Amino acid sequence: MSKLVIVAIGGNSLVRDNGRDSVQDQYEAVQETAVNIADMVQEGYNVVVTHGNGPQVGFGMRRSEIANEIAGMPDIPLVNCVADTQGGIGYQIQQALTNEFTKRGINKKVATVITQVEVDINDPNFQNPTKPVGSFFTLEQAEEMKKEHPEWIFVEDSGRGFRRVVPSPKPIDIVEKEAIKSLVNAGYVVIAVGGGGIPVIKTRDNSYLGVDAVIDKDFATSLLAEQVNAETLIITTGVPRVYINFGKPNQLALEKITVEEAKQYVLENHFPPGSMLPKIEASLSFLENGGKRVVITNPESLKDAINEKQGTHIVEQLNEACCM
Ligand SMILES: Nc1ncnc2c1ncn2[C@@H]1O[C@H](COP(=O)(O)OP(=O)(O)O)[C@@H](O)[C@H]1O
Ligand SMILES: NC(=O)OP(=O)(O)O
Repeated sequence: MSKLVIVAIGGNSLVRDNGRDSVQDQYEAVQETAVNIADMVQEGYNVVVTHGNGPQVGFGMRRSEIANEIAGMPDIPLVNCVADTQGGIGYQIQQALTNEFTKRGINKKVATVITQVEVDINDPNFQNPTKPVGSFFTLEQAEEMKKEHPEWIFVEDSGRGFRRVVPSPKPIDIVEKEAIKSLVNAGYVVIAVGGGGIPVIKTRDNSYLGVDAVIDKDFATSLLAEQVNAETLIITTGVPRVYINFGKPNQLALEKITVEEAKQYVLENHFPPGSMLPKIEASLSFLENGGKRVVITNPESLKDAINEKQGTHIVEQLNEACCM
């Protein structure tokens, strides 16, 4: 299928910076992103949408813990928190896109696929939690919480504060890939691998079993992009472009870089794990496995990014023809 673009929406980009983090705030952020995706559809692109859940799955985990501490309610396992966010955010994106298409008279159907993603139980990432989830805390708040919950692990997240981390194994297969492909080929705008997918392992008797982890949605998106033969991967996040020396006085925005340049910047540690590094690694994997182009930008810049007026573009060679 020509002009197939996969758009990954960052979980943090759906959280408003107003301290409320309400469901309604999130829906308004989703609606704004839906307008930008509808612009792309109107320009003739076939679109697959994926999304993160880092903040939301952490909120869900915390709600479960508090309900358990205060009211003795049974804990919700992390894998179910992931499934809940996949359904909840998928519902919002599906509704916002459907409404936007109806408003504009675009004849496109939207479907969200509850997606399980297989991981390896021997993946070393299970022993070394790296995926930041939930709210941001000050160092003092994090130290205070650690006194009560010594098992919690916090990391500093890109100058934005401290967050709890959970295991994040690498995705190895998308269980529902054939269903996703069928819907894409039937002309649907498909929402899939939400929150990186619901992590499952295959047991000896070939059954699937959920495991407690949060898969990085950038890696899951890159795997899905390869499996549906997408030409272009667009990762939307909280910044319009990727920077070197991010957050420092000599910070520099990257407009268009090659795979080789991106690899060099990785070696020079310009991209922190748990935030920008997985986006770059997922981009490189996509480009090295048949993808043509990657764009990293914020949701509001999607339209400009398609026309190379905004965003960081990663390509195999710098002389790649402009635009998608
Ligand atoms: N080199 C960099 N260039 C741009 N942003 C960076 C860089 N390093 C860290 N960041 C931070 O990483 C964030 C993206 O990671 P994150 O918020 O975890 O992603 P997501 O949008 O998928 O939830 C950006 O919004 C920015 O704050
Ligand atoms: N699962 C995941 O990677 O979520 P974020 O993109 O929100 O971090």
